[in-house]
Amino acid sequence: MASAEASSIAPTPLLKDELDIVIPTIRNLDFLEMWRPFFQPYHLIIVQDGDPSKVIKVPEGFDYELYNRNDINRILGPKASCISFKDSACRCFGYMVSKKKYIYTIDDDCFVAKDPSGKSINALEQHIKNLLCPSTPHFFNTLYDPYREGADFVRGYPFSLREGAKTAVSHGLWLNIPDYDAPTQLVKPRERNTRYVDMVLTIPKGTLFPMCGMNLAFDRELIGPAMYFGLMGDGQPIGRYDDMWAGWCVKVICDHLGLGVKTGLPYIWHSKASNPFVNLKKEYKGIFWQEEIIPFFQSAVLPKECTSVQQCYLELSKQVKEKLSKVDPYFDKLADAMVTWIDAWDELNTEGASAKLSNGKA
Ligand SMILES: O=c1ccn([C@@H]2O[C@H](COP(=O)(O)OP(=O)(O)O[C@H]3O[C@@H](CO)[C@H](O)[C@H]3O)[C@@H](O)[C@H]2O)c(=O)[nH]1
Ligand SMILES: [Mn+2]
Repeated sequence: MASAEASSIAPTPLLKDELDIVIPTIRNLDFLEMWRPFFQPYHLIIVQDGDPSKVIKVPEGFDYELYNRNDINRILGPKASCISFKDSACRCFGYMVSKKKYIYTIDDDCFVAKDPSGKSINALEQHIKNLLCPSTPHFFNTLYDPYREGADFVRGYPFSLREGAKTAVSHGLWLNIPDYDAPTQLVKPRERNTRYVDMVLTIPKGTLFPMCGMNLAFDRELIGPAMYFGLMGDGQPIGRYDDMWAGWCVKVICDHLGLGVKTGLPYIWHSKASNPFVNLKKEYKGIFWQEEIIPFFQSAVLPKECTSVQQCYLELSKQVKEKLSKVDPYFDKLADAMVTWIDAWDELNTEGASAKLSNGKA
């Protein structure tokens, strides 16, 4: 009896009480129906962007907290100035208010994809596996992920490095609508990503990458304070560089602290192509600024005295102010916002800070 009973008890989902799912939305949350089998056991943090008087309906049966702009302003006061408005960058407020060790963030136009065998992909489960398993940023393994079933370290891989590094970030990909910039979208409006590559790769130390916030998970305790998605959207000269900015800061800090960043599986199905002309307007300045931003991050050096993410991040903000303000006064403002972000993060994440977090929970 016991064995039959035991087999009928569903296994507890991995990290059920240690992971929050953060969703930025200016639309609706109907997409959650498709994710219900995978997401329902987890707590959701919904960051409602745009008009706070609009009522966002959360499908029945989900455990959630919801924050709109009024909540953000009430909770952060003047520090709310660092949280973008009318841009998906607002999602980082969800990272700040979470109390969990792990975060998964997904856009509301991303759906469950199928692998080549036709099986639905539990993207969350794959991200958790990626995060719980070490990375190999210090020496490239030519059989890719050595910790994966059926693979290992190849000959010549130093045994002293086989323990790997802690994984801070798991960057997932997208079938159907790829995360192209506006110029690429304009010249290839019908291009769809149909390629499912069965791989998880650690991004080598010293290499930057374009981090997309659409299907992203990270260890909040290892790297959370660096996951600031910048000043974007309303009132800002740039948009759609929120996740990119965060990814460049995160990678420099992960390299400095010896943490790993992985990209590859899992895939989600990205359904909506945002308007390329609107995107071009948002991205326009970023497309030429990044030719100066990338060399800045490639040459950024953090002092060995910087041993915490906050210290690294504040040092980076100082260097942004010193070296990028000449590109545009925006970076002076962004550097200040980076400091405000850390102040707000530390204020909300010290003992007894949760009192301020009464929210729109159902
Ligand atoms: O003003 C806004 C616009 C959107 N959102 C929410 O953010 C995500 C992404 O929105 P959308 O799918 O319209 O945009 P994409 O171009 O596909 O997004 C990708 O580009 C990056 C732009 O920064 C973004 O990180 C990628 O995901 C949805 O959930 C919208 O509801 C918003 O909150 N406010
Ligand atoms: Mn989208």
